[in-house]
Amino acid sequence: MFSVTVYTVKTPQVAVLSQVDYQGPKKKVGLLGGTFNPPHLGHLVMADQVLDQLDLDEVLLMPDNLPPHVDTKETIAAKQRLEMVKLSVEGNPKLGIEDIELKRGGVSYSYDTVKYLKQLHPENDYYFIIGGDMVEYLPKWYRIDELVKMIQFVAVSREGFKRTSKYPLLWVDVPTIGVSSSLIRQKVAQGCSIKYLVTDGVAQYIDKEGLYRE
Ligand SMILES: Nc1ncnc2c1ncn2[C@@H]1O[C@H](COP(=O)(O)OP(=O)(O)OP(=O)(O)O)[C@@H](O)[C@H]1O
Ligand SMILES: O=C(O)c1ccc[n+]([C@@H]2O[C@H](COP(=O)([O-])O)[C@@H](O)[C@H]2O)c1
Repeated sequence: MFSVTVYTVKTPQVAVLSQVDYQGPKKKVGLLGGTFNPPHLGHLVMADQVLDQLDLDEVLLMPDNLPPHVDTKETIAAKQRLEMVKLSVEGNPKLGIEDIELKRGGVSYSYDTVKYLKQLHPENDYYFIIGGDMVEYLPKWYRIDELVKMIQFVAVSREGFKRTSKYPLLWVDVPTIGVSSSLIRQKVAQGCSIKYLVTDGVAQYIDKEGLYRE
């Protein structure tokens, strides 16, 4: 059983639980971290396919605050990315949002996030979902050797990227979707259609907010 949990925030980054003793059935929760600038059909298909193929209870899309790698993407306000993620998962009770990285602020190291979430939700078994293009960068992730022992990584095959890694990944085959956030930004900037590449709600939001126009 889950006895009383008291946690105190030690630093803004990491909370420390004084007591974790959960022995009940665990919920299988996928975490799909990303910048979601903007979220697109590729994200939704991968979330749904992993959910189904690994029989997860839910998948949470988790917008990062500042992505850790040096390649800083042209960014928009976190509030706008969050709003578009909300619009994307609307209507699917098995998809949700984890906004912990936005609340924490700063650089979104997955190690800090996973450590915190596991302490906060001992009733969950987490799966960290990444695209096949991310796999080759895993060795550069902050405290990756510890992180891979803390959470099961799930890699989704992505066209043009190797399916090998020195880390214990679960690979899930997903129909190849050649959509990326950069492609969406580029199409909007060129005045091209993004219909069916993002949800209708996201397309309307991009239009209403005037995002990605040159
Ligand atoms: N079409 C896709 N197929 C498989 N994985 C994807 C796809 N698009 C994104 N991903 C994965 O989803 C996660 C979040 O991606 P992110 O929000 O950075 O979107 P992106 O489309 O890769 O963005 P950008 O084009 O700006 O680099 C990453 O692990 C990424 O590899
Ligand atoms: O912790 C790290 O060192 C690390 C390095 C690169 C990426 N990540 C996480 O991987 C997820 C996808 O990243 P991105 O850049 O494709 O949006 C997102 O949740 C990032 O926080 C994490």
